[in-house]
Amino acid sequence: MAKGRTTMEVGSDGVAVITIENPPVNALSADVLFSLKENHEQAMKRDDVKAVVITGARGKFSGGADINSFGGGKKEEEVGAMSVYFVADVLEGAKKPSVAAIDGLALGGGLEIAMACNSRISTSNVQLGLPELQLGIIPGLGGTQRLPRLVGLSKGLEMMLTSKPIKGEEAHKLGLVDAVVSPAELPKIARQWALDIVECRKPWIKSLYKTDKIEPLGEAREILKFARAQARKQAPHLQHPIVCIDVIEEGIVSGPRAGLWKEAKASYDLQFTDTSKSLIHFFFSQRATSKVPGITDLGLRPRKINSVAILGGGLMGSGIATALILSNYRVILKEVNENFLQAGIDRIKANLQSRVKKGQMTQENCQKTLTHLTGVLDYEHLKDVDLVIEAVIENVALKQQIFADLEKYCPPHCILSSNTSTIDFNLIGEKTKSQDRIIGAHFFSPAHIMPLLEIVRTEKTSPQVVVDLLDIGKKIRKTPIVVGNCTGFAVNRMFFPYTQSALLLVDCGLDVYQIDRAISKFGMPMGPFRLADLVGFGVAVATGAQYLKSFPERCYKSVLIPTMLEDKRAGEATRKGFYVYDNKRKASPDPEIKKYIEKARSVAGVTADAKITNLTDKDIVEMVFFPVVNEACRVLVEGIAVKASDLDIASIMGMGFPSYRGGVMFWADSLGSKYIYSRLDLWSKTYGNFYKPSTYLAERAAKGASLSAPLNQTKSQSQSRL
Ligand SMILES: C[C@H](O)CC(=O)SCCNC(=O)CCNC(=O)[C@H](O)C(C)(C)COP(=O)(O)OP(=O)(O)OC[C@H]1O[C@@H](n2cnc3c(N)ncnc32)[C@H](O)[C@@H]1OP(=O)(O)O
Repeated sequence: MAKGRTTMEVGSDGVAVITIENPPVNALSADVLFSLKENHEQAMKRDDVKAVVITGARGKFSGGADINSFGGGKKEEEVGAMSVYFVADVLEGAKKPSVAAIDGLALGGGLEIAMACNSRISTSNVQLGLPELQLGIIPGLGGTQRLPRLVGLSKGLEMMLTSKPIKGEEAHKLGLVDAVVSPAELPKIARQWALDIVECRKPWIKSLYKTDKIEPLGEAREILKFARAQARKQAPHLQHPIVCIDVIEEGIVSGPRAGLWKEAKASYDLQFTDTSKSLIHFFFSQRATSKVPGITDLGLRPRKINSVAILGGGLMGSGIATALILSNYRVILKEVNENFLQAGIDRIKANLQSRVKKGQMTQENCQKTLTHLTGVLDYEHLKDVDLVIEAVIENVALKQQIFADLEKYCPPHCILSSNTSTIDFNLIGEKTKSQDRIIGAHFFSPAHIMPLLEIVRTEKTSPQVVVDLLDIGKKIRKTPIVVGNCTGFAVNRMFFPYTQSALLLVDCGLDVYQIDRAISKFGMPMGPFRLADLVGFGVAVATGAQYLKSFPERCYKSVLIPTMLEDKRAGEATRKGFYVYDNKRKASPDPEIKKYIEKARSVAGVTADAKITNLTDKDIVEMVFFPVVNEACRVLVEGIAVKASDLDIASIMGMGFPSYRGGVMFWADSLGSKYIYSRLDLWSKTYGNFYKPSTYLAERAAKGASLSAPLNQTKSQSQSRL
């Protein structure tokens, strides 16, 4: 069956309207492109057609090439045929003009087709962009050549390198679209525009050959040089941003046609890279998190949530409140006294002001957003709320009392959630009869910025409540993952061994800063010790204690952090942790930490292991991350995570694992379960149970099976490669 098509209707005015139809986002599958080519050919042949309008069905122009089809299909000799022979020669070079009528979105290949039309008319609330780089590839239908020629080199580079789309008005100012009109007027105005081109009342432009927006060669080279330096600094591990800049340069130096050919070849080759495969896995995994078997397949519709109460205006509560009011939810912030309440409201105001400062919102909008917030001191005000998110300190008795009170004061349909990162939900709800509406809403700090939301269900949480929370997560622009109830849920379960393995390596003789450097080089935003400083040692000790209580058999008990705490070194907040911090919070290594390390080693009774000081960066990465993989396997087999790709998302969005490695499980599978098992097994013999491979990992390794394959599918890796 064909995957998408285009339709063509010819009006009595002589305009052929070609509509892209491939729900949900009108992706440009091979079938769509073939059909577009055929219909365009027809339009060129027909005497009753004077001009063409290209548009998309159901208010969306096109979301770009069909990402499902990457990495296959095309033969090498066909590379460039679509871009050069169809898009440039046939569509842009046609004897009859074409106009793109753009509503909703024109992304990637969608915008590239639109840029090859002789004019573009869009609506205001449209997304226009070339986000290919976020998939590890570069534009492949002429985007690297046409975008800079329409909007200028600097802006074109910015749009491609950041993958960020722009809206109609900005696109109009930049020259990417020629007019911005209402959705209702779009078809009529686009038709008339096309006829005006025929009648020479509007210019007939081929954007590939525009030169007015491109700087003279010397200046252009300087801009490209700067862009290269920036790209190397921001993403030192990634090659494709540099390839994109090289391709743009080719067009400027040797002419746009040479640029098209270089682009076609590079975009074809990049599809097969590990980076692209990982980023595409990330793209689909992110969308798959909201598909939860046994929950989202029951036909339940999310209920409308009008008003949300947040209990506690501390760092987490105020961040959560900020995220909610930013998405226009009515929020009631409850605190225990006037001082705490005012402090909470001030934090929320500061969060919004920081957006104003960064130019992400206007002062007027900030004031309007604050009108969604009300501060209260007692439960009486919670009688109409649809959702409560408790974000008070981690104290079981206090939370039990709060939930009992909530049951009394809130309406019976109200969802009762907690932002706890460790406490068992069955315990929290023990004093209520409302277990079916109790759920975890675990945000990550800062809650208004971090993109992940862990939704924690117990065996008693009703599917409706999970569906409601998934919907809220999406509305506040978080990626929600649904997890089971246990100490640390998914993200913190994976974080514990990450920190612990780093501490074990230091106890055994490895340098703190060498570990941080190796882990940063691997692609984490910072190493485990810099992170411990940022989070604060108090939190590290408290969560470590929880982990020790729940999983004593596989805990590595280092006393390094408690030893430093005794000396009031508690991390960045005290300006001293593993690093020392200056007035601008710049971190520098501190030779003094040696004395704490020696003390911790003597308490632990370990002596530095000579072998360990010879570890390479690769060894360090493996010794830090394989225990994370091991724990992720346990989280999966215990049913805490629904599927392995959810753990990939949890690791990328909750831990900062590099997205271009696809997430912790995807990365592990790229190395193979056998290899990971053999390394852990070996280390467990020297360093103890902390490294002991889990049963799941051992089983998968014995079968040579991938770790991510669903639990009932354990075909061996060698078999599946056949
Ligand atoms: C040759 C060219 O240069 C190469 C290219 O064009 S590469 C592709 C460039 N385009 C992109 O990167 C756009 C990717 N898509 C997106 O950013 C977003 O999906 C969007 C802004 C289009 C829509 O967002 P939103 O409304 O939130 O819906 P979202 O849930 O993301 O997507 C809806 C569905 O469309 C699918 N989809 C979106 N874009 C797709 C694409 N380009 N190809 C295939 N499927 C796509 C999603 O996987 C999802 O499927 P599902 O319902 O089965 O999970």
